[in-house]
Parts: sequence; C-alpha cells; structure tokens
Amino acid sequence: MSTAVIEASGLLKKYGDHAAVAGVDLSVPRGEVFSVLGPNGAGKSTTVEILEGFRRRDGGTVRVLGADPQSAGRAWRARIGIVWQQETLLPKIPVREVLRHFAGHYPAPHNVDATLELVGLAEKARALPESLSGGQRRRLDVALGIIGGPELLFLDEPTTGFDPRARRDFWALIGNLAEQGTTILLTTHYLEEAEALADRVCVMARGRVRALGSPDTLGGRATAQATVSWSQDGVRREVLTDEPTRVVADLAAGFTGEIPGLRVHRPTLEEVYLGLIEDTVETEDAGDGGERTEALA
Ligand SMILES: Nc1ncnc2c1ncn2[C@@H]1O[C@H](COP(=O)(O)OP(=O)(O)OP(=O)(O)O)[C@@H](O)[C@H]1O
Repeated sequence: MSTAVIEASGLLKKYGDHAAVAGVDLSVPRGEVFSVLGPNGAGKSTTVEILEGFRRRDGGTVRVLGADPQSAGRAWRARIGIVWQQETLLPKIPVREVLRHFAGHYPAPHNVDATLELVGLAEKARALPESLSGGQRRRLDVALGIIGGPELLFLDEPTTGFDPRARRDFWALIGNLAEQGTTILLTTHYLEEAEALADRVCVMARGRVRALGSPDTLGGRATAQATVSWSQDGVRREVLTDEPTRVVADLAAGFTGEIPGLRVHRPTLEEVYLGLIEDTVETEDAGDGGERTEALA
C-alpha cells in the first residue's frame, strides 16, 4: 500500500483558455515537509486549493489521505488542517475560548492549553485576538490549523510579516510538528524558509513543475561548479571549478599559514531558483484567461 499522503497525477485547471495548472504530478509521503515555490501566478495556490478540496480540477487524478478531495466528506476534512494566507475571521472572545470553540468541531482535537503552549501563546490565553500583534495573530492561526490534530497541514505563506526572531520561533514550531509526524505542505516565497524546513521542494512556473528535489540538490545544486576566491598581493582572484577541494589544497601549498580572504561559493538555493524561473519573470502574470472566479466548493 502506498504511504503517500498526497498523490496527484496530470493535474489540470483552466481559467478560460489559460491553464493555471498544466499537468502537475506530485507525490508526498507521510511525515514529509514539502514546500511549493514559484513566482506570482505560477499556479501554486490553485494546486493547493485543489488538494484541499476547495477548487475543482479539469483533469488528472488526486488522492489526499486516500480520498478524492473533490468528493471527500467531513471525516476527511477533520484529518487536514489549513493555515490560510489571510487571517481567519474570529469571534470577539479570548484566545483560549476561540480555540476551545474550534476544537469542538473535531472528533479528536488536541488539548487546548497544550496547543497554546506549543505555539507560544500560553501567556495570551485570556487576551482578545484583536489585541494580539501580527506575529502572535499568525501563531493563533497556526493553533487553529492544528487544534483538530491534523495528519496533513497546509501552510500558505505562514510567516509573511514576521520579524526575523518570530520567523525562527515559527520554524522551530513547524519542525516540532513535523517531528511528531504531521505531513506539511508549505507554500512560501522565502527561500531560506524552504531551506530551513522542507525535506523536498518543488518549483512551479507557468502551471508546471520545473524542478523537484531536496533543497541541497535542487537543480543540480550539490554538484554545480564552485567559485573559489582569495586575495593575493592585494588583488582579488577567483577560479570556477568542479574540484574546489583540490583547488584549495593546491593554493594552500603556495601560502604559509592561512589563505587570505579564502571563500568557496556554491550556488545558493535562491540562485538556483532564480535560474529555474528566469524566463517567467516578465510574463508570468500576463496569461490570465479572464476574470477571477470564486472557489467552487
Ligand atoms: N479564480 C480565478 N479565476 C481566474 N483566473 C485565476 C483564478 N485563480 C487563479 N487564476 C489565475 O491562474 C494563475 C495561477 O494563479 P495562482 O493563484 O494559482 O498562482 P500562485 O502561484 O499561487 O501565485 P501567488 O504567488 O501570487 O499567490 C494566475 O495567472 C491567476 O491569475
């Protein structure tokens, strides 16, 4: 039996003549943190909304937690958690009560206080949601996403607007959930976030998957040529090489002590990503097939 939590094959979604998703294949095993990257308009949200059961596809097959999201019922929905890009509208009651209220919708919810602790909001249990800072508010959104004890959690640009410290704390929280076995699908525009959290990343552009792999190896990153640079007689020198270790060893033999200003640089995830989407930069948003429509289900 397949251990894939998400399995999509030949996924297709059209708006008018424009294929927003043009044949996507994905397979995400249980317990993986899987990140979807891509420029604006690449088809990420459309793909994710189809997987969440909020948008109908025009072609392809999809299984999420063993069911077709388009026809799956309440019991299936209780097994997934979603942290939306926009803040969820909440009643004007204290944070703990909000969470208790949402917990009541699930058959086997997490403990409310343990969840507040996990997201770092225990001290705000009695505060009203409207009094929370942006980052705290986002933590509450995450608490709402996980209160039902989901097997699969969708996170849509979860750390937009976070300060660097809050972002690190948030990453620790997500790492924690992943360690506990939650499968996580993360869309983000922050490459360092994908690098910190994801087991695998998928780069989408123009409705297709351009590259798929671990952050270390994406687009041939691990084996790409390295630039070795150093300073000699006040001049900066550099060599592009397949064998940086040999170059450094040869250099070291010519110096007594440290090699001044030695640097070995391989492409960063951001550089690889930008190379993968280079041709889309100008045109990605130009292909709309008409007016935006509301989600169907
Ligand atoms: N409801 C809709 N009606 C018409 N066109 C749509 C609709 N939703 C998305 N599109 C178009 O489909 C394409 C993919 O959009 P989508 O929102 O999936 O991209 P994205 O990768 O999530 O972008 P972003 O990073 O900006 O969120 C875009 O060209 C968009 O304009």
